[in-house]
Amino acid sequence: MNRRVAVLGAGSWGTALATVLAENGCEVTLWARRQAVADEINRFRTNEKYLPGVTIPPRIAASTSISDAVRGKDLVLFVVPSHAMREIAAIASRWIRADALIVHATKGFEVGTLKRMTEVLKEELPQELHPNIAVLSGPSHAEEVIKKLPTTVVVASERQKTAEEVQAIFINSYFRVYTNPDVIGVEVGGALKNIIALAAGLADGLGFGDNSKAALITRGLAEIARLGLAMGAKPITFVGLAGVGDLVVTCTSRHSRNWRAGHMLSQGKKLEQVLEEMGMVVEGVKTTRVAHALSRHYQVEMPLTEQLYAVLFEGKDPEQAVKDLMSRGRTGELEEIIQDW
Ligand SMILES: NC(=O)C1=CN([C@@H]2O[C@H](COP(=O)(O)OP(=O)(O)OC[C@H]3O[C@@H](n4cnc5c(N)ncnc54)[C@H](O)[C@@H]3O)[C@@H](O)[C@H]2O)C=CC1
Ligand SMILES: O=C(CO)COP(=O)(O)O
Repeated sequence: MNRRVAVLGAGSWGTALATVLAENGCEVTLWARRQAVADEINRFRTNEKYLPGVTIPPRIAASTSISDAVRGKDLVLFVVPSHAMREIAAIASRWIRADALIVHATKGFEVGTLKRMTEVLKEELPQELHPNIAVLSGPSHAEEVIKKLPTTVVVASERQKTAEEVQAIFINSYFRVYTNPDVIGVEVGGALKNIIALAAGLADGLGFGDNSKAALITRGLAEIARLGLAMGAKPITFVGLAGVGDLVVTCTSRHSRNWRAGHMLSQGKKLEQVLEEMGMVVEGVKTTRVAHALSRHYQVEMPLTEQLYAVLFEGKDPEQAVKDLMSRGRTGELEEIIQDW
């Protein structure tokens, strides 16, 4: 195919997606924030901090220059943490080709503005690029994608042609890409599942069982869908890869940073210590803040988010949070959706 691609963000996910693209025949420039990471990739073909034990293909060249990375490229993929998206998009915007495809694979919202990542991208990129924007999401741990273990993801864009073009560039025999028109649903599902994954790690660490895990996943999905609906998402998206799919993988996988962070919290460690020890992005912490604010803004009940917020930021005992969740007033399971009873 021989497309020229820029991948902005040389963490685990950026490196894994750059590898998929390189194996699909793309010439990839991988932007790393730190010179040492770029040098390691170019000299030794490794990225030990973020994706240990992996050999990075020769078609990937690392650079610390955003302008060199994006200039003239057919596709620009943003895989920076959510807190860095606006800054990196603003810089990249000066050099991105006017007809380039723009994809992001970041799972989070912007703290403060409560905006989704495509909203941030639209604010930072010129109008003519807006129809070319897409989000790639779904159950996909970098550690498994890099081993070519069968993985399914979804790409959503407001314009069908954009989603299909992105699908064609990323899809291969182990990385199956589906299209979806619901950008809001895909972004909300991808971001909010991290809150539930943190709670699942906490629950597992505290010795709660499989019933509790299933309850977290299912009731987590209910509150994700409730907020998503209020924000304009299509409900059916949440039974797809960006909803159920990603919830299942992050709540059950030891690869999940969010699950691991929750598990460490269950051992009595303080949040700051957990984040320090992780040394990698744990999007669920900031997303809990944002979702807590969004639930108030849209007046949507989000009991799991509410309790996790209290545990993370108000020092609430997690065992008490579980007791409070279980002793809430009686409600119907799907009363917002099934109304004709
Ligand atoms: N790791 C995975 O398997 C998956 C991750 N994601 C999402 O991808 C995004 C990136 O995550 P990972 O690659 O896992 O993170 P990571 O922790 O492996 O790497 C983070 C990268 O972001 C860079 N970075 C940190 N702060 C920055 C800043 N202020 N400006 C620019 N760059 C900065 C770091 O240098 C590093 O290269 C997150 O939103 C995550 O939720 C999505 C799907 C899978
Ligand atoms: O989104 C992911 C897998 O789909 C990665 O999850 P973590 O950020 O919890 O590792």
